[in-house]
Amino acid sequence: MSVQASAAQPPRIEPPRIALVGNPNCGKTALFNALTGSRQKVANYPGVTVERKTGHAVSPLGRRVQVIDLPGTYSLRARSPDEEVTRDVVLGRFAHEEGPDALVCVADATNLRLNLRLVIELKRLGRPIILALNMMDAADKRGCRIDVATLSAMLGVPVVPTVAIRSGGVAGLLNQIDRTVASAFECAEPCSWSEPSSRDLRAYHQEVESILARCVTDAGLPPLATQRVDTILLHPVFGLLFLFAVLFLMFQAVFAWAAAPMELIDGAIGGVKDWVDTTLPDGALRSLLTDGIIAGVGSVVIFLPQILVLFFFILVLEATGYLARAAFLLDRLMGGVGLHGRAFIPLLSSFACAVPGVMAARTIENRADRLATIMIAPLMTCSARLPVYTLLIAAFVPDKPVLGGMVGLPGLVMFALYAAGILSALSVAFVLKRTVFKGAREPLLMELPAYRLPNPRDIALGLFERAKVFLTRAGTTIFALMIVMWFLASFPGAPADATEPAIHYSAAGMIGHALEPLLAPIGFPWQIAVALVPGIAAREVAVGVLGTIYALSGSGEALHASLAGALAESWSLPTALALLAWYVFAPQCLATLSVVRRETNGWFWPAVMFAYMIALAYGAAFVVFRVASGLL
Ligand SMILES: Nc1nc2c(ncn2[C@@H]2O[C@H](COP(=O)(O)OP(=O)(O)OP(=O)(O)O)[C@@H](O)[C@H]2O)c(=O)[nH]1
Ligand SMILES: [Mg+2]
Repeated sequence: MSVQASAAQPPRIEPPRIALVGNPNCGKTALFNALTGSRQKVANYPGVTVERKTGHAVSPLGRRVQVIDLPGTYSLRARSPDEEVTRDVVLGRFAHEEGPDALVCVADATNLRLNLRLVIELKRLGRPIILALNMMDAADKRGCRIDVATLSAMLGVPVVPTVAIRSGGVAGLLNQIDRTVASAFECAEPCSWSEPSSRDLRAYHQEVESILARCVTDAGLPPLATQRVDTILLHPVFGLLFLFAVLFLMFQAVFAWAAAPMELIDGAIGGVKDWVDTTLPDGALRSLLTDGIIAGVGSVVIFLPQILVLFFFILVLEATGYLARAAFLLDRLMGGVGLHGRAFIPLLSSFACAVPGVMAARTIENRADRLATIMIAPLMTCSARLPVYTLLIAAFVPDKPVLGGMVGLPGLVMFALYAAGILSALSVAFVLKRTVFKGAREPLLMELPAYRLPNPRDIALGLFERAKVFLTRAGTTIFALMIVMWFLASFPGAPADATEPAIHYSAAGMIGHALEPLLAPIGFPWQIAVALVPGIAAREVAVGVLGTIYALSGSGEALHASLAGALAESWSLPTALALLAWYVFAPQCLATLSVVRRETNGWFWPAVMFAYMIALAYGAAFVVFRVASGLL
């Protein structure tokens, strides 16, 4: 290109773009957050980031730079959908997007061998590269010495040590970004890339070995403490016992730790309700506020402490590095039903919510294995089912100690409900892998992360984000649905010669009565029928609707304790058990269906999912209702 031609080009307005590329779990997202002030999810296992995320950083010279965070990969020879995202962004093949102007290769300084191989592969692209040697704190602690100047000279790229999790730990990288982007625009042609041959790979390997020999003393064995802990935690017997103990403790804590704050919230909501009751005159507005909004939204908000306790456990497990080990421990079990070992993390994420769980399945290479994982992810008990479970347990399960006083009966029932979800997921996988998704099972290959102490700030931020999501949902979707439900449940009003509560004659009552024959075989009264329909939008809405319905039916205060009381009075035990069985399989929410549509590129699989889950829910509720009615 001649000098004149380039001078004639209009100056580029948009900021330079740099992409963070590196092996899984080397700290790319932690760096991204440090550079851009974002709060993307950071956790100590491979495959946390499965999408491309962007943010902006401002360099020390005041230059605005767009930063792109990417899923981890070992090579551009992408094998799984998350790796394809990285390949496409780096090569400028991502829809409507040019390739980045420069690459920041992020490498875990304690584990350079695999990381450097990717750097050498990326160098072939001809794009400006900076190598960020991240986790330098951990490398120092392990006594691993890296000669940064020689490394930079041998690779022919600038190398900067970073500690993404320490304040000021990315200052050197920002300075280098300034220097690199100043010259980066000159080579913005599309990259040419072809898959490295096995000969290329051998050459890369040799190059890495000679670099390591010259630049690194102690290429880094896993630290001794990690090895010692792993002899117990990865033990086929003790390891499994430990895993079950952790899960058991988690369910017990969801009840025990959350009890006091739940009472506080209950009291506060009751106080607001009393205030409205005494301040406003009796009438439609007061009913809308107390029976519709306060009873409806309040009966959902009260579960915030339980959700936070559950997330506390998940966040701590994710941060320590234990999750990847649990995946290894359960690999045999998962293999037994034909599931890929990599399905463990998506399934575990689904305990929080099926949406990130379904997305995490992107790390599975094989399409059949990925689809099988996606199809069973919503069977894992997501946190939106907690309110339903807890409400019914509070209403029907006495709080008495069992197993010699070690645990409470409610905690045990909760554990059993979660176990039922897991067992049904495994059974469905077993059937799917022998019918629709046949195929050989691939072995689980996953690097085990080093154990790390959870960073209290990360855990606090994670909980804060969770609380925000939960309360926003309560304040928007659930709030709006409750207003609609209140209108449906209040109008038309009761006729003059009414013998039943007014709600019986309302639109909601009519809908409920219309659906009643369909649900009578499984023991559901019309009130449940009314709650199940909006419950598809978001499962916990069903609890809110029951709150409103029973408040309008005039059976008391309708806050948590009294809603449970109202249910205990109006429903038989077989009905309650059938509803619990229904919710183990409950048709998944709209958010899950739409993410499955996106991940599978069509409506076919979400339709199959909806149909099979509703059939299972109906079947399970039917069996439970009949058996319980016969026995009790
Ligand atoms: N000690 C130490 N830990 C770090 C550093 N950077 C990141 N970590 C930790 O390393 C783990 C992985 O960090 P992430 O940022 O999620 O890694 P990632 O490369 O984005 O991982 P994927 O998205 O799974 O590819 C987390 O537990 C971080 O807290 C660092 O500089 N020092
Ligand atoms: Mg990440």
